[in-house]
Amino acid sequence: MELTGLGLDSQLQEQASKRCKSGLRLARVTAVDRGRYVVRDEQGEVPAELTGKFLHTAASSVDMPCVGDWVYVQYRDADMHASIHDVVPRRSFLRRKSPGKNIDFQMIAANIDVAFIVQSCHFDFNVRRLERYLVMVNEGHIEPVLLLTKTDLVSAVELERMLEHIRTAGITARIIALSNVTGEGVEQVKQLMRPGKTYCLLGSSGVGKTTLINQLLGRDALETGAVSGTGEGRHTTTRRHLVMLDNGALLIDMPGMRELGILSAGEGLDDSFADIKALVSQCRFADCRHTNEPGCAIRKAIESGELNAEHYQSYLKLKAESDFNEMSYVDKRKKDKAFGKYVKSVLKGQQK
Ligand SMILES: Nc1nc2c(ncn2[C@@H]2O[C@H](COP(=O)(O)OP(=O)(O)OP(=O)(O)O)[C@@H](O)[C@H]2O)c(=O)[nH]1
Ligand SMILES: [Zn+2]
Repeated sequence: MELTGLGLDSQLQEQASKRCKSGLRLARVTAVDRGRYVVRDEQGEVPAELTGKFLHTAASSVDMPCVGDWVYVQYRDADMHASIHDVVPRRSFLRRKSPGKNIDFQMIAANIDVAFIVQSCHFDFNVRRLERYLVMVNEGHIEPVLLLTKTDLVSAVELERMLEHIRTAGITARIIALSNVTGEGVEQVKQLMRPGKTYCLLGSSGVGKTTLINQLLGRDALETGAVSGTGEGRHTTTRRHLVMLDNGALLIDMPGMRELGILSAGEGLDDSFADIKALVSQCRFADCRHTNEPGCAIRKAIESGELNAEHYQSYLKLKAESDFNEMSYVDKRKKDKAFGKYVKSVLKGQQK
């Protein structure tokens, strides 16, 4: 198999050819487990670890390899093991805020082409949550596709209303409605998945992700098994997180990645709320707060019904959250009184 089958594009290949002259080879990270890695190239998968030099130069956890990363490796022990020397810059990424009080990011996966954002028509449906996922996916330069599952549990009219609701909110991503029970729409998802492209599924618990993945993997689900490797007296067993479907499409699925908590940068926010951004640029005053300034395009649009008030509210909420993350990103001034106050007020606003 060529590396393109593992998702390597021509640009990356060219960039890599220089480095590879110095004895390093390219491989893709398929599993990560507490500092132990599994990498895959056209020959297959082997356990790998980071070189000491890499560990010393890595500035933060974000620089550490994650599933989906392309890495420069050196094979040893007759190609049974690999040392990871460097990470190739990521084309796209999924990240989330680290748990706990510290404002820090955790890389979840890299080089994903399409994220399926999954919601159930039945109980889970929530446009605001959809927007959160969209922000995160846009920010990571990943293309979103929405999957509405369990269509067998709602009427055609109800489904239509949900689709309408999504469009009214200004969301333009492709939507596939499906049922894992009747099979409706599942083929559409399969058709969309291309060989050598990388996908992932995001969404709350119970919406049907596992059921869908099993259908996508088909009966030949061997790829989901564990990789085992022995070396220097130790035995490692790591569950694969990046698997290849029968048709050659790549799927990243790992514990904890499906439900993403909080969002981050403003860039992704703007992509998801392009309509609001356009309106803001039409306000008479550049620093318009859209409260009672004359010539405010936002207020006018809400009054005329052109802009959905709910959509605007969710934008404000997400923006406050996002500003908060951006701010903490740069700063170590948590002791600063004003900053502490700001954090408190934002956190309070979030709980509403
Ligand atoms: N009626 C109906 N039930 C479904 C459908 N898809 C999944 N289910 C059921 O919904 C339940 C949850 O499905 P899962 O596939 O486990 O959901 P999940 O998103 O993987 O949830 P986690 O494993 O908790 O992340 C199971 O009982 C499935 O049988 C569907 O399209 N229609
Ligand atoms: Zn305004």
